[in-house]
Amino acid sequence: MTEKGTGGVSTPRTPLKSILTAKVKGIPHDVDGTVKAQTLEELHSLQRKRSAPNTPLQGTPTAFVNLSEDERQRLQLQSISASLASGTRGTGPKVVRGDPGGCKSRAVTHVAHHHIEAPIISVSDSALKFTHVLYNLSPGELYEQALKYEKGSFLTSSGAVATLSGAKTGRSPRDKRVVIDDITQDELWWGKGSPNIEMDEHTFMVNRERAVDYLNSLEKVFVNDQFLNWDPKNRIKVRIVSCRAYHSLFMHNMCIRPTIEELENFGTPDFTIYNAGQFPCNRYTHYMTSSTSIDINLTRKEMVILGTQYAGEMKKGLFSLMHYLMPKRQILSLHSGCNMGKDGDVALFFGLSGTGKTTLSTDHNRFLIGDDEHCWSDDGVSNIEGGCYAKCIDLSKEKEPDIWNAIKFGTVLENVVFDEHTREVDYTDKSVTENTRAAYPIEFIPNAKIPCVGPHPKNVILLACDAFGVLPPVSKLSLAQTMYHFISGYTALVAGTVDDIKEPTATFSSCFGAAFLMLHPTKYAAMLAEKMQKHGATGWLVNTGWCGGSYGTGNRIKLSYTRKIIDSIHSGNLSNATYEKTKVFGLEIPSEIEGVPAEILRPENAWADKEAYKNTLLKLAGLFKNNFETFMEYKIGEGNKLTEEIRAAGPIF
Ligand SMILES: Nc1ncnc2c1ncn2[C@@H]1O[C@H](COP(=O)(O)OP(=O)(O)OP(=O)(O)O)[C@@H](O)[C@H]1O
Ligand SMILES: O=C([O-])CC(=O)C(=O)O
Ligand SMILES: [Ca+2]
Ligand SMILES: [Mn+2]
Repeated sequence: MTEKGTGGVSTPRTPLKSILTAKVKGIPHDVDGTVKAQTLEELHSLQRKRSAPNTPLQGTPTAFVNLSEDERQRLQLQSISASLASGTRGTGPKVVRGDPGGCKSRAVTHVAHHHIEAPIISVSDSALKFTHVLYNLSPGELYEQALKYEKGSFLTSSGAVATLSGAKTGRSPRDKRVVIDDITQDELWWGKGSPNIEMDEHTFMVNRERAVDYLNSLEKVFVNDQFLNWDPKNRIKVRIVSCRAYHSLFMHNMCIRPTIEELENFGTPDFTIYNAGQFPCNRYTHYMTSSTSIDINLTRKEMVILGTQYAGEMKKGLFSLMHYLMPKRQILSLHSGCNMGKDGDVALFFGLSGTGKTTLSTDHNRFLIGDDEHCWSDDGVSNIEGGCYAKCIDLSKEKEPDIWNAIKFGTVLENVVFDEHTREVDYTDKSVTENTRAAYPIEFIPNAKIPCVGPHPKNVILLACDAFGVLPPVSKLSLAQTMYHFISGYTALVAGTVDDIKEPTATFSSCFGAAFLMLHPTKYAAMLAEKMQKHGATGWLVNTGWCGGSYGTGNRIKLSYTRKIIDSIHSGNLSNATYEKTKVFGLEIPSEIEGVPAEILRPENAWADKEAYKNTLLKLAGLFKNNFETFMEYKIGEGNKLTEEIRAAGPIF
C-alpha cells in the first residue's frame, strides 16, 4: 500500500527534512521537539478545543451577558436540579456537569423546590449522591456515550448509529394518560373516541416521583434544551431529561436545535419531559393497566414516561402538547408533511402512520418544509420539528434516494438489522420489528427549506393507504369532501407503529391523527375548512395503498406512480384534467395522468373480479358511514351549516 522510500509509514507526518535537520548529531529528533505537553494526559487534553459556553439561565435572560462563565454554569445546574426536584422531599438532586468519570467541578447541591414552602430536611441516600448531567451534548459526544454504555448500540457502515428501543418498538396509545383538572376538564376532548384517558393530579405526581427518583438514582442523566416550531412568534421551549444517549440524540435530531446564543437565553422551559422509560410504572398505582405509562400534565407543563423506551413517545407527546397550545392561539396544528415548489406553491400531506407523509414530502424537485408535524397560522405554515422520522422498512436507494443519503453520521437508526462484520444495514429485515425508523436532522435532506416555514398551502393532499383497494389512486375533492375525509381519517393501518398490530386493517382516526388530538376533532376540522376556504386551497385524496384487489390479491400502488400523481397535482396539470364521478363515494377521478397507466386510475377497471369490487366498495362505504355517525351530533361552522354539507359529502348508497 505505501510507496517504497517513505519509510513504510502510510502517512508520514514528519517530513523527511526534519530528520536531516536533527539538532543532535547521530540521534534523529522530532521537529524541534515542541510537544506542548508534559504528560500523555496533557497531550490528550490538547486534542480537544474548548467550545463556547452554552448555558441557559433560570428566569429573565436580560443580565446573562454580565455573568461569569462559572455563574452561568451554576445557574444552569440549578435550573436542572429544580427540574428534577422531588415532589415529596421538596428538593432537587445534587447535580454536577459532565461524565461521572470526568472532573467534578461546579456542583450544585440540592435546590429547594419552590412549590413547597416549609423547608424539609431531606435525609435519604439519594440526597447524598451527585447526579451527573450531560447537557445538550453534540452528536459526536452522544455517539460515544451510546457506543460505550448502551448495549445494542452500534456504528453502521453509513455512519449512522443503530440502536434498539427495547421491548416496545412502537407507541403505546392505550397507556397514554392526561391529567384531568379544573382547567382541562372543560377544554379537552374526553370520553368515547378520545385518545385522552384521564388520570388525576395525585396519580400523576406518584408517577412523576417514580420517574424523578429513578432518574436521580442514576449516575448520569441527559438533558436537552430545545425548541418546537419554526415560527419565531410561537416557539415553545422544551427540556427533555432522559437516561439514554439514544433518547438525547433522537431529540437532538427531532427538535429544533438552539444556537449557542439562544441557549444562553433559554431561561425556564415551557414544558419538561421526564423520560424514565427504562423503568416500569407501578401497576398497583391507580389508573395503571400495564407497566407502561405516558402521562401528560398540561397544567404543570410536564410529561412522564415510564416503561417504554420507544423514542416516538417523546416526539408525539410534544405533538399532543402543540395540539393543545396552538389552537388556543388560533393556529391549526396538523399531522402532515409539507413541501414547497420553486414558485412557492406549498402542499400539505395528511395521512396516518405509514401512508407516505415522509416519503412523498421528501421530493427531490421540491423544498422540504417538514415531514410530520406542522402549524398553519395567519402567516402561513411552519414545521414544529427540526428533523424527520422516516420508516425504513424496505428502504431503497433507488426509490427514496434523499432518505437513503440522510442515513449517515448523526442519524439514529432504530431497530434495524445489520451485518455483524460489514455493518451494512439490511432494510428488508423485520426480525426486530416492521417499524424500523431513521431519525435525522432536517438539514440532512439537501433541499430542506431552512427556516422551515412557507406561505399558505395551495394543495391539501389526504393520503390513505387503502388495503381494500377500492379508493382511486387520486381524486379531486370539494371542500365538503375534504372535510368529510379529514374528519374520517381513513387508512388501513400498516403493521408496526402502534404496538401489536401486525396485519393491515381499516382504521379511522380523525384529522389523520386522533391519537395526538387534545381538543375535539371538529375544532381542528372547522379551522382547516376556514383556512382552506380563505386561502383557496384544493383538496385531493390519494390512495397510496392497494389497487387491482384488496390486500392479499392486489398490489400496493407503485411509489413511482404515486409520485407521478403528486407531480401532476403540484404542477397544476391535474386541476385541468377531465373528471368522472365514481359511484358510492362520489369521487372525481381524472381520466388520465402522464406516466400513470390509465387502467389503474379507475379501480373498477383494475379489478378482475367486478362483483368482488362492488361488494368490497360497499363494505368500505359501510365502515365509513358507521364511523361518521359519532360526529353527527357535533356542530361545525356557523349555524351548523357545514355539518350537513359534510355529511352529504360522504358515501351515498
Ligand atoms: N405508493 C406509495 N406511496 C407512498 N409510500 C409507499 C408507496 N408504496 C410503498 N410505500 C412505502 O410506504 C411507507 C410510507 O411511510 P412514511 O414514512 O412516508 O409514512 P408516514 O406517513 O410519514 O408515517 P409516520 O407518521 O408514521 O411517520 C414507506 O416505507 C414507503 O416506501
Ligand atoms: O409516532 C410514531 O411512532 C411515528 C409516527 O410518526 C406516527 O405514528 O404518526
Ligand atoms: Ca413520517
Ligand atoms: Mn407521524
